[in-house]
Amino acid sequence: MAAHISNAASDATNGPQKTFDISALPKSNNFTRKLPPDEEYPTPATSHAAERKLLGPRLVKNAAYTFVRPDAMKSSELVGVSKAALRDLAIDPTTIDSEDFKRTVSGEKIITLPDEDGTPEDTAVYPWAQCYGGYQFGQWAGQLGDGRAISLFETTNPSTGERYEIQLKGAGKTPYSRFADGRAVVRSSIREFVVSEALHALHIPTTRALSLTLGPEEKVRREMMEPGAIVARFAQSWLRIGTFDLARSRGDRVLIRKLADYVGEEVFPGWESLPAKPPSYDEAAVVDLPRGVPKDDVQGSAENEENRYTRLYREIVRRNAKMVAHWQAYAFTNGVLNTDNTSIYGLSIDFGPFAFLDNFDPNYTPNHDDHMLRYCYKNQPSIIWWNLVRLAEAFGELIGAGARCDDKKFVEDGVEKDFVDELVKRAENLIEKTGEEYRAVFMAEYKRLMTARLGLRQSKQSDFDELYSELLDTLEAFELDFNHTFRKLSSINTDEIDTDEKRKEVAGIFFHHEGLSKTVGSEADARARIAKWLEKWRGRVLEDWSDSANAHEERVTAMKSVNPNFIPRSWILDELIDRVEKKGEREILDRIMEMTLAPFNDSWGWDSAEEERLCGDVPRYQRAMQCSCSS
Ligand SMILES: Nc1ncnc2c1ncn2[C@@H]1O[C@H](COP(=O)(O)OP(=O)(O)OP(=O)(O)O)[C@@H](O)[C@H]1O
Repeated sequence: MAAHISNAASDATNGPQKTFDISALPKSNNFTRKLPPDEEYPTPATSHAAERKLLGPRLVKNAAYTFVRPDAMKSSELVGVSKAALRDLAIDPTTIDSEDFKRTVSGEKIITLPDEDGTPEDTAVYPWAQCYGGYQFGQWAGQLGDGRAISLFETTNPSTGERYEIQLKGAGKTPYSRFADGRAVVRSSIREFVVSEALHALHIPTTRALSLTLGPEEKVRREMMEPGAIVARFAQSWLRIGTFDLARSRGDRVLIRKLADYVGEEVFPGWESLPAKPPSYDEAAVVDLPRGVPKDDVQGSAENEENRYTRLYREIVRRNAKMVAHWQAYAFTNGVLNTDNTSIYGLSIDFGPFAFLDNFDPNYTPNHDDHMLRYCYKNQPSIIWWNLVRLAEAFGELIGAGARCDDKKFVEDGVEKDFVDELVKRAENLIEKTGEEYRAVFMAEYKRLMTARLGLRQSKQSDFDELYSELLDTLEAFELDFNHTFRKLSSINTDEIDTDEKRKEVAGIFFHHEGLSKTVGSEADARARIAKWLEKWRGRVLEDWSDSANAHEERVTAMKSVNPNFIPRSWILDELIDRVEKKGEREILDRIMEMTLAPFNDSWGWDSAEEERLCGDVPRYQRAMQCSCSS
């Protein structure tokens, strides 16, 4: 069957670019070449020969990865490809029905076998699984690692210069599988395929998904036997905070430094790309920091002395602050924010029991097993910071070393006794300051996004309480839908809400189709409160757009470009899974992906009744769903 390919456009790299067959993509192997391999099987050749033996659970020390090839499924069917992903990777869309493409994304074919074609080790591209650990629900969980994900190769899109690591999830066992099977089931794979591309289309930093391949003959044991699936996914980096946690838990300062150097030199575009020391920690001061500080420069003095590792840590922190600000502004909940699910590059990563909020409820978690609500919506910014403090513990010695970070003695022998107090004091001080920076970057980004979502052009100090907080409190109090509210607000004409009566009338558009729930108060109260809020909002819109001749049209266009019409909510994903997995439908996946990749459209030229249903009110008993993810 021909693979379905979405026709929707994405914002990424529009215009003509050179494209390739997947096997002809320009490839590199920086990760495996520059980081230490599993000492027991240090080359592709040794690992390939020993492949079966290395699969049992074991501890892998002083290493960032193990060479291991995917284990293909018994049979496979390519059912989905993201066109936005093809473009970003520079893969020729006309080649996706080729055996070459299908066999590569299903793990049947690996692109270079050094022991078969004689490629020298230093240029060999051979698949690998990463070694990492993690704090799970606040507890140290020890070594985890890619138990079912195998990276194939790195590729750089020649038009954008962006380098990605392509990886298969569900592609069989690795030395990190512990006692599990290395497989992924269809339902979790559909969810990851769709949401990765959804977040990207919403401009939320995320790992991506290229394709979805089903393995109908696979028998994967979960609560029941289920078929398997493989998602081909890609990211600028798959390194996680857990990668550093594991090295730190073993006191492996050599590996921590190698990993940090790799991130500074390879993951980010060089040490000079990192942010200079902020002049202060006000929101305005931290937003656009100069870059270009030479690698060995140290800024500040005494306990404020910032070396390149401090700048590196701050860059990781800043990226994560921006990412979580996007989650809060679009009401996305990850559901399992362990440190092995927190990205060094600041990407949304690991899609288990995630969800977009339906009604606004700050305590909502999509994770059925998270009884303490550790990872609920409102806790996400503080949990990401908690995770970043774990990273700070791994980075502490490098941060605290200040100008002495390259001293031979420090590098080779560790911290000398008479330097300990100074180092600790400096590290503690800089980490605390970075906490302030995290908060300021988060707030500035959140305000930027909310300002745009509300159709305003400038953020005013008073907007936070009067517009954002009051809106969120109102949505929570009357159990109203978060994302629908913004889309509906987009089209309101300020001329049509110029009296209290009219505002009360319009307020009804924010209610669910069945009206208000009996427990939340009277309809009159709800209309009065929303009307009051609309009055303030109208005032701010008029203020911000006063110099525009076509204020209404321009504002509607601006608001619709940031307030999605379509979001793959839990009920939609459940229906999609049922139709693809149980009913054997295929076209629906393509349709949903078209909507996913162009979420701000008014329509997609499909069946208008279906589009309306999928963009409309969430069916009453399918709101705020939860999963417990055996995936
Ligand atoms: N079926 C499985 N087989 C082998 N290892 C697994 C399996 N399921 C989970 N793991 C491993 O357990 C750990 C935690 O799992 P989690 O569900 O958070 O990650 P994941 O979804 O498998 O991976 P990723 O974070 O790469 O998306 C990871 O190390 C993961 O590789």
